[in-house]
Amino acid sequence: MSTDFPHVEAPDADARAAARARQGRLTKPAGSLGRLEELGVWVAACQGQCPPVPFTRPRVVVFAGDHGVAAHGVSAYPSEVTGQMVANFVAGGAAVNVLAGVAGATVRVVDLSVDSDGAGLPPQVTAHKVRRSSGSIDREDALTEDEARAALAAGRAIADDEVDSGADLLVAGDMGIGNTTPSAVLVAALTGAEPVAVVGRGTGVDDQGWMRKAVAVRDALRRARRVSGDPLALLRTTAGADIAAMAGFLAQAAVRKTPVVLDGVVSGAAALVAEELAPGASAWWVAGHRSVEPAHTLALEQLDLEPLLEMGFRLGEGSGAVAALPLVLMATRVLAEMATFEGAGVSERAADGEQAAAEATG
Ligand SMILES: Cc1cc2ncn([C@H]3O[C@H](COP(=O)(O)O)[C@@H](O)[C@H]3O)c2cc1C
Ligand SMILES: O=C(O)c1cccnc1
Repeated sequence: MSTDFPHVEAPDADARAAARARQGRLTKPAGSLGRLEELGVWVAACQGQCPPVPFTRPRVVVFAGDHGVAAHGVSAYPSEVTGQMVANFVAGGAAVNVLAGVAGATVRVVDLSVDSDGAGLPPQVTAHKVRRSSGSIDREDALTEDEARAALAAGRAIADDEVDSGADLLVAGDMGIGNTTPSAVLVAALTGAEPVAVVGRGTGVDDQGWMRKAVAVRDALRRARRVSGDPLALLRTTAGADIAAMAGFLAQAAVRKTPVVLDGVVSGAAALVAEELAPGASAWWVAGHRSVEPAHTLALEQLDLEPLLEMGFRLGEGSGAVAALPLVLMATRVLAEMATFEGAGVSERAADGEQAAAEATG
């Protein structure tokens, strides 16, 4: 099944080299800001300029959808929470709204497949709705082929819309009771891991819930493995409209050369699929945090991404990515605003030998 993503260009190598060199000229011992330095270099490469310019419009898009598999006891919470939380995002009361407010980002929520009629929601929230809930992936396909294509296209259109409206840094968040189950299946299908290695406790299922989830993941994975070489078929069989849209969004952000901070296991699973859809896209992503969910670590390893934070988050919504956002903003401004040794008249590192000579003479 063709999905025709255009070629993803790599972030700019010249800007990357210039940023590395500039880090060495700023008024600090070389390498002393640790990973913040490499993060700033990545930003410069993504922006194609050194020094990079501070971000002006970081944007979080929360992809909401229900999952039929939630009816089989794989979550600690009932499906109706998804729609209730969509209203909460719109009202500004969810965790990610508060975190984004602190980090200087704005939040948009999009209903791809919430099991509600969307009554009372602003029309832009439901404009991309594909269906009500997705199929129960342990026994049926999540989506039809047309729905999978529509969801993927919706994610791409949302990324285009955000970039065209001035977003210069993107975060993909998730809201959907049961969504850690398809996420675990996608990660297992694309990394070769066994069900027990990918099943976590999500919202906090007890041991019996964990067993039910492991059985659902095992059954869904049997169907996923048959199509694991075909990313669109994988989204159709064992993802859902919300995750399919997120995959399209992450791939299109890379096509549009816009950096992304990834969140937890749901965005990690969508990212694995997006990298299959648009090879090279992962160069435009940084991992905000490491979620408690075991499948997330497997996804990050496969994507070769080292998370910035490890805070024990297991929420989703984009919360872990937004928590890491201040580090990305700081890394950018360090490169943009710190003085150089030359500019500030600060003496540089002594040449090798001079140090020893200075010590010897006291
Ligand atoms: C009130 C509430 C707010 C949330 N915000 C994100 N999630 C997260 O938890 C769910 C995934 O976990 P599981 O697969 O165990 O259902 C998703 O809705 C995810 O976005 C929430 C869950 C709840 C209950
Ligand atoms: O890792 C995540 O993003 C996550 C974990 C638990 C529940 N919802 C999301």
